[in-house]
Amino acid sequence: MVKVGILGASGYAGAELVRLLVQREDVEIIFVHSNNYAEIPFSKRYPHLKEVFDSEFSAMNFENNEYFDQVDVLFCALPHAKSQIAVKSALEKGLKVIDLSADFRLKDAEVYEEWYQTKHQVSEALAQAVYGIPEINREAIKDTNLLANPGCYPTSIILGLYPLLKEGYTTNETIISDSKSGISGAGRGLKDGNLFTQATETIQPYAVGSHRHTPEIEEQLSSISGEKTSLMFVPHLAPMQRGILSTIYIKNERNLSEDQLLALYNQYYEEEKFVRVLEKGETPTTKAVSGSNYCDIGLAVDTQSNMIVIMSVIDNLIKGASGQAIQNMNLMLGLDETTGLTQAPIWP
Ligand SMILES: NC(=O)C1=CN([C@@H]2O[C@H](COP(=O)(O)OP(=O)(O)OC[C@H]3O[C@@H](n4cnc5c(N)ncnc54)[C@H](OP(=O)(O)O)[C@@H]3O)[C@@H](O)[C@H]2O)C=CC1
Ligand SMILES: CC(=O)N[C@@H](CCC(=O)OP(=O)(O)O)C(=O)O
Repeated sequence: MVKVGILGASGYAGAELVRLLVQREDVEIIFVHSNNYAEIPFSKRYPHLKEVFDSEFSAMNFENNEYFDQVDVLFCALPHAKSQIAVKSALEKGLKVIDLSADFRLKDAEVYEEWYQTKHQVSEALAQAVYGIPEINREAIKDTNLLANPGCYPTSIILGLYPLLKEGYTTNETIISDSKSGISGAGRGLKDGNLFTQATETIQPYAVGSHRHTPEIEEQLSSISGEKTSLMFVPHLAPMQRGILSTIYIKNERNLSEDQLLALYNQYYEEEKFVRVLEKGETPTTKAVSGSNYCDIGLAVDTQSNMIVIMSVIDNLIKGASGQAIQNMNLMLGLDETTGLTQAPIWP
C-alpha cells in the first residue's frame, strides 16, 4: 500500500488528486491539507466525493511536520513559493515529493526569481529536481525523489513540438503558440476576472509576451532541440471549465508533406498510451480529452505559407496537473505508468 499526503487538497488540482487516488486499491490517502478548511470534511467542499472521501482537512506547519512521517509520497498542490519549505522537509525525511507548482521547474534560481518575483528558499534542491513529462524523460523520472510537475500550458506545447524539435527541426525561426485555457486553470481562489459574469461569453488574451510559463517552455524546448529555442506564447482565458488548446505555428523548413508529418508523430507516439495522434484532416477538441489523461494532437501543413500547424489539447487539471503527477508517481514507485489513469474522457 502506498501512503500519500496532499498539501493544498482544497484547491482544484489537489481535489483532482484526491478523486483519482481514492479510487485506487494500492494507495491510501493519509492526510489532506488545507489551512482555511481545517477540520471540515473534504466532501463539504467537494460534494461530488460525498461518501467517497469524507476525511477532514488538516491545517499544518510545513517545517518538520510530523504528518510527513506517516507517508511515502507527498504531493504539493500549493501556489508558487508556498511549498518550498515543505519540499525540503519531506526530502530530508526520505519521502518522494511531487510538486505541482513552478518552484522546481526552472533549473536556474535567478531565472525563477526574475519571473516569479520572489527569492527561492531551497535553490540547492533545483539541481536534483526532474521535470516530469513521462513521454520525454521517463528514465530520469524513475530515479528521482523530487519531481517538478510541469505547468498546464507547457505540457500541451512541449508534447506538441517534441517530435519536430527532436528531429532537429527549425529552431532558428520563432515558434508561436496561441493557447487557450479553461477557467479552472486559474484555481479555485476568488478573482474578479474569473467570475461567471466576467468570463462567460467572451475570450481574452492575457500576459501577452510576459507569461511566466515562457521561460519554462523555452528551457524544455531548448533541452529537446539542443539549441536555444524561443517561443512567442499568447495565452487566452476561454469560457469553459476545463481544457487547454494550444495551436502552434512553426516554419516548415524541410517542406514536409502532411503525410510525412503524421508519420513522424505516429512514430514518436505510437507506444504512448496517453498521446493520441489524430488522422489527416482531423482537428482536436478539448471536450474529447475532458476528465482524462490524454493529450490529443492534430497536425496540418499550410502549403500557402509553408507553415506547420500543431494543435494540442489536454485537460489542464489531469494531463496538465494531477493526472500527470500520478503518472509520475507511478514511475517513481516502479509501478505501471498508467495505473489509475485509464478512465475514458467524459462527453459531452
Ligand atoms: N489549476 C490548474 O489547472 C493547474 C494548477 N497547477 C498548479 O497547482 C498548484 C495548485 O493550483 P490550484 O489547485 O489550481 O490552486 P487553488 O487556488 O485551487 O488551490 C490552492 C491551494 O493552496 C492552498 N494555499 C493557498 N495559499 C497558501 C499558503 N499561503 N500556504 C499554504 N497553503 C496555501 C489552498 O489552501 P486553503 O484551503 O488553506 O486556502 C489550496 O488548497 C499551483 O501551484 C498551480 O500553479 C499546475 C497545473 C495546472
Ligand atoms: C487560466 C489561468 O489563469 N491559468 C494559469 C496557469 C495555471 C498553471 O498551470 O500554471 P502553473 O502550474 O505554472 O501555475 C495562469 O495563466 O497563470
